[in-house]
Amino acid sequence: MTSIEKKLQHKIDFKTKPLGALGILEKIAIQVATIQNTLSPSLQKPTIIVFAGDHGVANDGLSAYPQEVTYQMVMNFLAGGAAINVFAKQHNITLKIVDAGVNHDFEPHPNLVDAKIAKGTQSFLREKAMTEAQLEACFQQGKEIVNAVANTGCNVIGFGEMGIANTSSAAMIMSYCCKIPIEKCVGRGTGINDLQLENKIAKLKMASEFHGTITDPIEILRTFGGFEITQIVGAMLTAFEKNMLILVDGFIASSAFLVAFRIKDEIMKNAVFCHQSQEQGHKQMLAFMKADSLLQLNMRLGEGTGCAVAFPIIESSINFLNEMASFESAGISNKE
Ligand SMILES: O=C(O)c1ccc[n+]([C@@H]2O[C@H](COP(=O)([O-])O)[C@@H](O)[C@H]2O)c1
Ligand SMILES: Cc1cc2nc[nH]c2cc1C
Repeated sequence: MTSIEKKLQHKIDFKTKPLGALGILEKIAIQVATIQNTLSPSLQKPTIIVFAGDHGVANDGLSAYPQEVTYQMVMNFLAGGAAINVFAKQHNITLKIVDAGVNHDFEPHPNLVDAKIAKGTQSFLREKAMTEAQLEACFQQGKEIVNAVANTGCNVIGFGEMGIANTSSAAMIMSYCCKIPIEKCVGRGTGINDLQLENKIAKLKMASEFHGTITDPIEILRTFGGFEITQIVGAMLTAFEKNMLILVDGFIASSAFLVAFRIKDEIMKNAVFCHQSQEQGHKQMLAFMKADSLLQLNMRLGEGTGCAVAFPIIESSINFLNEMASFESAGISNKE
């Protein structure tokens, strides 16, 4: 234990509660306070950024929904009608939408960041999803977007995504980064049936055979990633440099974190895994990183919704640390 962790443990242990009685909330309080190197941490300007991008593989029958749902959902985010809008509003979280590479021309909108790399990636069933220049551009965009958010005073940032077929990208990234056979990484995504799942597994197995061994995490990302996933990797690495608390959402956002973790493993110190998605594969991906998730609500939506619903729990952790009385201040007898 570092000296700040010892001081925090001491502060927590003298709160008016049985030792350890706030469980995981105590762990989160220590994590956030240690990141901020203070006994009185705070959550400033919480922000969720939803990165949207289209995928070349969307036209290969890997999703239950057609590609145009990506841009239609971006319009929904901008109109305030999506689940993430509702939850972000409920918890006073600022929401930003990023066009990382959607196959649509959007009109300028005050809540839409134009970071479009191209109108979708190439299909990794036949070639690398993106060029080196596109990958670099994604990292640059992710960095600039987070720097701008950091300049607003934000110190807690969640990452969400939207992109039809991106569970296929995430499954490939997981399989390559964790060296786990692809069939254990593939799930039903938006809700494909048994036959579609068989087809998804067969196609992704073929992709593994086509591309062969790749070990460098950045090359894995370039081969299988989406523009939204890749921008999230750059964004998470920058959020770590800025010493922000990083809220990780479901399966796809976690696959971006996995790449960031392979690039810089200290990033784990700043991460909270908000929920375990229902997408098969997420549980094992989290286990690979030795990460525990805060919630398990059988959600599989993406958009950063897991970050938004977990946020009040993180707030409770900070509030008990800052506001609860101690045995001494409340005049309550401590245990013998
Ligand atoms: O966050 C998750 O764990 C999650 C699990 C399954 C599906 N999704 C969302 O559904 C879309 C991808 O599913 P699919 O079937 O098109 O690959 C994409 O827009 C994601 O945000 C998200
Ligand atoms: C409707 C819809 C909303 C979503 N939000 C994130 N992924 C999604 C996928 C679909 C299909």
